[in-house]
Amino acid sequence: MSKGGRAALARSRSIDHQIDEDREKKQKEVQLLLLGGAGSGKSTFIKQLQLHYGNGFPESEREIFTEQILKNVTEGLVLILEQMEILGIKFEKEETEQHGIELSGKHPRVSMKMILSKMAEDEEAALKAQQNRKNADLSPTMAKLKLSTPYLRPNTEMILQIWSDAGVQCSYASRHKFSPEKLTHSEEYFLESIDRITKKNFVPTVQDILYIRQPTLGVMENTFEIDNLIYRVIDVAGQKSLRKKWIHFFEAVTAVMFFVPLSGYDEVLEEDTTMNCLQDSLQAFHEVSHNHYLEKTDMILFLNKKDLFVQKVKKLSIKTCFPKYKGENTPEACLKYIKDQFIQHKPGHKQVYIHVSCAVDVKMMKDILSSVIDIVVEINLRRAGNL
Ligand SMILES: Nc1nc2c(ncn2[C@@H]2O[C@H](COP(=O)(O)OP(=O)(O)OP(=O)(O)O)[C@@H](O)[C@H]2O)c(=O)[nH]1
Ligand SMILES: [Mg+2]
Repeated sequence: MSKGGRAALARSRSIDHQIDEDREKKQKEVQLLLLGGAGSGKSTFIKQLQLHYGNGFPESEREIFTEQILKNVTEGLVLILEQMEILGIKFEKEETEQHGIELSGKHPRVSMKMILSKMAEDEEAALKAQQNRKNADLSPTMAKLKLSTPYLRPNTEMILQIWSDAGVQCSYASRHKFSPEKLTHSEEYFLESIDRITKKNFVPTVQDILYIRQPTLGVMENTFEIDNLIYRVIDVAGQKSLRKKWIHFFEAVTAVMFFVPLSGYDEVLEEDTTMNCLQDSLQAFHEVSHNHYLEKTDMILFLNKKDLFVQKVKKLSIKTCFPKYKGENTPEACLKYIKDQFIQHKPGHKQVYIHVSCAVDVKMMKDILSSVIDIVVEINLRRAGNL
């Protein structure tokens, strides 16, 4: 063989070697991107991964969640106090009114609008500092963005006294009349567990941890190793104004997991009260599934919050969201219709796997996660084969 021929052969072997290495690397690592509107269940899904495939939530490490739980309780209580005034409900005891004023003064409800405007300021400053960096460097910067409001532990004695006031209980019983803001299901869960939560030696249960509501504001990346495969799972913020950041993660993604809050069919977005939650999900799903960067990326769709959806459908038709719906008012019929709506919004060629889920249900999620992992492994093998 001539000298030139040998060099060409060596070059070709080196390219083959590089391809093998790339394929091997790709086969060993997958990147999952969690998308969906605010409160649709993305971060709760990560907690389930942590529970079933991470180190779980050992009791010794659960205390850090107490702060978030007390925050959810206080936020719920302050809303009840605010609405009490609007609904003209009187306190049973005069001293409770004073406690209420103190609690609301020390722990005002921070609206999403305020959080977002503070974030926009922080982000502008961070981006300015990063002006000369490449796009790829943006994600760690965003992950570091944090609100700098210090946490103040609420007085649990005071919380208990307020909660036990007959007037406050009357306001809580009238919570379906609250407007414009409503108590979240999680706030109700924690308020009803208030005696347990305010005990000195309280340790959050796994169920408590799953019920915590803490909006994601930046980008969180979690890594899990399952059956020798590394899963990099990226959890982003679902608020409308923060969705423009989603695209930064589209390129390297193995599969997109898209979360939909089924029970949002009669709700509006917190950040845009003219927009129905489920319609917004459909629109966002349409945009993501048609995005050209994701043309060849499979999607796993989670029609989540099934528990709340089933309860709601019994009382309220999905016609609030889909005026053309003529089917029966049963969870099964309504679910089928909603599923079809999503299928109609995806490009014909795209593979979309669908799961109807309840992200706070440990047992259900164990089975769902296991089948999701099977799907991801299959997608990964297919993609690696196409390198
Ligand atoms: N009942 C019920 N609650 C759920 C379910 N999934 C999530 N939640 C609760 O809904 C709230 C919001 O869930 P998150 O996982 O924080 O939502 P997210 O998609 O991460 O929201 P952002 O970070 O704002 O984008 C939390 O309090 C969860 O406990 C579900 O299937 N059923
Ligand atoms: Mg989140």
